[in-house]
Amino acid sequence: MSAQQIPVVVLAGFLGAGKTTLLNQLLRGARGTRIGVMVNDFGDIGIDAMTVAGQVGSTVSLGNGCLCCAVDASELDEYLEVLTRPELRLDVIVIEASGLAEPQELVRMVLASENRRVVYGGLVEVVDAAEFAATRQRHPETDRHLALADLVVVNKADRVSEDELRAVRETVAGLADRAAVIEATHGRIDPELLFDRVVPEDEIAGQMSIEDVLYADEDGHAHPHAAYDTVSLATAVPLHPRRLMAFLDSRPEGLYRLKGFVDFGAADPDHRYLVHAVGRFLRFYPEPWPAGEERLSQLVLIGTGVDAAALRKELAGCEVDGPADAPDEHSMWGVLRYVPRGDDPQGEEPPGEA
Ligand SMILES: Nc1nc2c(ncn2[C@@H]2O[C@H](COP(=O)(O)OP(=O)(O)OP(=O)(O)O)[C@@H](O)[C@H]2O)c(=O)[nH]1
Repeated sequence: MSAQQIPVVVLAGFLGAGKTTLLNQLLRGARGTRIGVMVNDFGDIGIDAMTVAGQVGSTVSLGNGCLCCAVDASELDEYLEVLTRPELRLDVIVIEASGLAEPQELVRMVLASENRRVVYGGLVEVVDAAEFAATRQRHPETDRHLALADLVVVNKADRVSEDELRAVRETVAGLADRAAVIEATHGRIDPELLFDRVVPEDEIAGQMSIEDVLYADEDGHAHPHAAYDTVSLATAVPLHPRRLMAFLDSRPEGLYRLKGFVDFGAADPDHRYLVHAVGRFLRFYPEPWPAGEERLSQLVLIGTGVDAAALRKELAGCEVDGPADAPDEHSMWGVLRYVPRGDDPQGEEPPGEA
């Protein structure tokens, strides 16, 4: 995504699953990341969390109205218009869907947004591990919601036995189409799963910030245990557009996010391609190579239950293998399908996307 684009994450789940708890957790752990939220009920967002996250107060209060009643996409755009004002410098926007909302409506509205400063950041479904079976019985639409999710958080892991938790996870994985599935207690997930966290200087230096100390777990760990895998690639060898597209088209289940820059070498020597994928959503954003910049492809892949070694091998297989393998501009077709057009900021929706 280009530097100005702010990911918009839709947070959904049935009543009491733990959406607000998760959101509060994100706000507490924000440390430098500026999060804008749209909620149904302002009162649910703890004031302490707001203070820690800083300067989001005015944006949260926007959510006083029930956003999920806003079936008209133009209303969402009005909220987004305010939240994307450059002076707010937000890094991510989270929309908490009301417990009874149809999440696909919100996802569609985000995808249809004419706001060029936002990009779809994924649908996160929170489920209550202890109530999962009962919820499915009461709300058969749960299965449909899970099938649309990009990331499923199986929350309240503390309320069930290990065997029960495994059973819920397996059922969820079966229902969710390709989504990454993670377990959580009190909504504690690593923010890195949802967006690029802005890492403050002191953290880079390996020191604990005040928030680290305040919000450390009982065992002193400030961060949730990394329940996901990260695979990085940095190579000076250009990637072949056809092979990269073949890889992306068949990206494995559980691969939740992918971001970075790609050098397609001779296929387009003038541009590097920013790539942003979340769940099934995929976009490329070409931009001229900055003068003097080393021609590197740099990718970071984040997911759960993925085979990191296999991913690395597949990515290595995308590298151009000598002059005979060099791509030309025709090889770019597959990539260009995912470049948003000027008149359509979010781009064409390839089949299968929400
Ligand atoms: N034991 C336990 N309780 C949790 C956990 N996560 C959330 N809760 C509790 O579950 C209740 C519901 O959590 P919320 O975060 O308000 O759930 P929600 O999905 O936002 O609920 P609605 O806004 O009503 O849709 C609260 O009392 C939380 O404290 C968890 O992991 N374990």
